[in-house]
Amino acid sequence: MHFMQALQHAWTRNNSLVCVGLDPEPAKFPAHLKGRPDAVFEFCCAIVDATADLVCTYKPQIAHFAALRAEDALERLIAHVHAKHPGVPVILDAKRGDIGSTAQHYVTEAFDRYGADAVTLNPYLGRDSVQAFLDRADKGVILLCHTSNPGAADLQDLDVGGKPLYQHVAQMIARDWNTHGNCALVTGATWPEQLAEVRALVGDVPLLVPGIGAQGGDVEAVVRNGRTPAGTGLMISSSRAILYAGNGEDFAQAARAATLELRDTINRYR
Ligand SMILES: O=C(O)c1cc(=O)[nH]c(=O)n1[C@@H]1O[C@H](COP(=O)(O)O)[C@@H](O)[C@H]1O
Repeated sequence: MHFMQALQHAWTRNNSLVCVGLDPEPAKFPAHLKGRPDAVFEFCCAIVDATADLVCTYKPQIAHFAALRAEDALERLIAHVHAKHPGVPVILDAKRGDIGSTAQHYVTEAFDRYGADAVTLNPYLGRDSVQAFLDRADKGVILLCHTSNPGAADLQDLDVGGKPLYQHVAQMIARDWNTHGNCALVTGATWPEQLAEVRALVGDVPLLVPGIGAQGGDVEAVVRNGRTPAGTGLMISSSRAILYAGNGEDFAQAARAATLELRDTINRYR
């Protein structure tokens, strides 16, 4: 199934705009998992199995696996989501971007090696750097627009002919790059006014919104500023606040409770 269709179905089926970010940090794992040879995979699978009916997407962050030499666990984790929880799409958070000939290898990495349904990309190298991804009409292409970090304004807010760069990027992607309807944009929860500006510019294009939870973004402002008229259009992502909600043997149940609370808080403002 195409990423955008799967996302629409998951929004409805699970009545959820929550994206759980899978950012394993073994130092924060519960004691009974520490030191186990396949701890990264076991930890992430337990989180997935405890939350799959409460989310619209999962978003594993590739550096968290690569730094641990756990790419194999990432491959198996994505296969696990597809096998056990079909219909919940997986976004590979890789933030790739390179010249076209190299980008083709990143396409193979994300979609053939890892089997992801969507990938995050940096669009600031220009259209040719993401064209090979755009051509995959069945896959989601999620492009950084206004990121959640404090330094986002250093470059993304620069004036380019009467408007900030991130607005130009949002318009260009929604108007010119989204010919297959497979684009989404990243807009950080920590910048709610910019989120509203982006929503006003891009119609119903989905927005991936990290920055709530550990980074302190306000859920109400995100939903009110970012939802579409249908009350969807958002993948509101949280990693640490869910993954490490508990650190005992019941960590997965603690993650479930945190996910449920976030889903219900979001739904109050939709
Ligand atoms: O593309 C992303 O997912 C992303 C974009 C952005 O602007 N800010 C941002 O925090 N992220 C990612 O979202 C996750 C946020 O994690 P938490 O702050 O723990 O919820 C991390 O994996 C980041 O790499």
